[in-house]
Amino acid sequence: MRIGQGFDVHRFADGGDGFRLGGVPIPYHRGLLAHSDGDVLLHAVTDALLGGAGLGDIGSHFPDDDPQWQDADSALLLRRAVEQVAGQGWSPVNVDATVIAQAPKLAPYVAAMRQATADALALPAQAVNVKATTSERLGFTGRGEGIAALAVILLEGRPGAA
Ligand SMILES: Nc1ccn([C@@H]2O[C@H](COP(=O)(O)O)[C@@H](O)[C@H]2O)c(=O)n1
Ligand SMILES: C[C@@]1(CO)OP(=O)(O)OP(=O)(O)OC[C@H]1O
Repeated sequence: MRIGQGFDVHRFADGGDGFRLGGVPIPYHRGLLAHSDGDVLLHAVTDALLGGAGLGDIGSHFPDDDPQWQDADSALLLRRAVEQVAGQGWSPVNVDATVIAQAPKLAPYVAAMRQATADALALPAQAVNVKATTSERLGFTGRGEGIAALAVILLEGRPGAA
């Protein structure tokens, strides 16, 4: 068994019509700035997955100066990371993730985020838990400057077994 953890932040744009989180479109009056689709939750999960397998981080696999990943679907990046981790003999068991956002209210989207994140990991939805919290108006998330996400993942398998 191995454990991995991931953390990511993306800054809000001045305008826009929403953003993606956990593979789900979230309507809002602002988007998130990023090279890819800016899915901060899937980026944290991808980093946790790669970290648990000892495979570095999302930026080393999908550089943010590579036009190939411009506006990329982060679910695709996560699926690619699952393949790379499987190549080392590891597969995900469960994920627990927290999104830190003062707004918008995310509770209505949590079930869909769970399902979409689980789909990208080839796991049942019950193996993925997504939580949302504000930071009580403190710090950059509390001021509404951006969104942060944290994730931990458990991996099972044997290194070099695949
Ligand atoms: N963007 C968010 C933040 C929080 N929630 C939900 O509200 C609950 C209370 O949040 P606190 O930060 O006051 O602890 C939290 O447990 C979430 O269920 C949300 O939906 N969207
Ligand atoms: C996903 C990648 C690649 O498009 O870009 P961003 O969307 O900017 O995301 P970030 O979490 O800053 O870094 C990983 C990048 O390599």
